[in-house]
Amino acid sequence: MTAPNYGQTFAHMREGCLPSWQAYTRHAFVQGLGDGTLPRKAFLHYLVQDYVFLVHFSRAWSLGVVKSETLDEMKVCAATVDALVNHEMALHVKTCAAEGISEQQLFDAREEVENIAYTRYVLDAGLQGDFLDLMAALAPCVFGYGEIGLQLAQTTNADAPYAGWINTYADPEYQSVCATVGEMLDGAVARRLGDDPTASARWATLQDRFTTATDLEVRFWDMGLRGV
Ligand SMILES: Cc1ncc(CO)c(N)n1
Repeated sequence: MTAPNYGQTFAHMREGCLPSWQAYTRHAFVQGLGDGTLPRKAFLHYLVQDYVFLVHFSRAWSLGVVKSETLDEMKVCAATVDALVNHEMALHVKTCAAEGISEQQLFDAREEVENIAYTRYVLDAGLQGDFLDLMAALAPCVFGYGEIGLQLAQTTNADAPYAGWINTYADPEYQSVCATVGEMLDGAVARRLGDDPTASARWATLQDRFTTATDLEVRFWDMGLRGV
């Protein structure tokens, strides 16, 4: 599918690593979610790991509050932490509860190495660099699931096995998080890199962070499939 409109920065970075981006958004795990052929066991394995992922991912967005330079950046980061811990994670808790997995079990789940690699990479990008380094590493996660959600919703009906998951990301609530983050990111980039950001000396490093995070998303899906 064509790229959803989550701003210029996303459009450039997505284009800058298209093979990786497609490996992420068209992964076998994603296809299986869409057509319902993904084994339940693989889905639950993924979902438990994803709960732990979101705990650390929320810490990384919280670091965004720390690294913000404007109140607008701070507001968007704080709102994203809220969306993650109070909304997105509810999907994980509810789906797992129906399978007899408690919230405590989710919180205590042992992290797979792919999970550790991804979230700690993002946190380190933010600790080592500035706000843009952190955002470039966070972006594939937010926008990728937005794109996947929209893509799968086009062909899935309400009683499909993974409709609940798909709707969480196709939902206007999640889509508006993507749009808000995209707009804030464009502003943050313009503020620091000027009107022609791809010509900036920093662009290659930022693209590299985006590409690495995208590749780590691919590994995360691979890890999910290993749970079969
Ligand atoms: C691995 C991963 N990437 C992105 C998202 C979207 O928040 C998620 N829940 N999990």
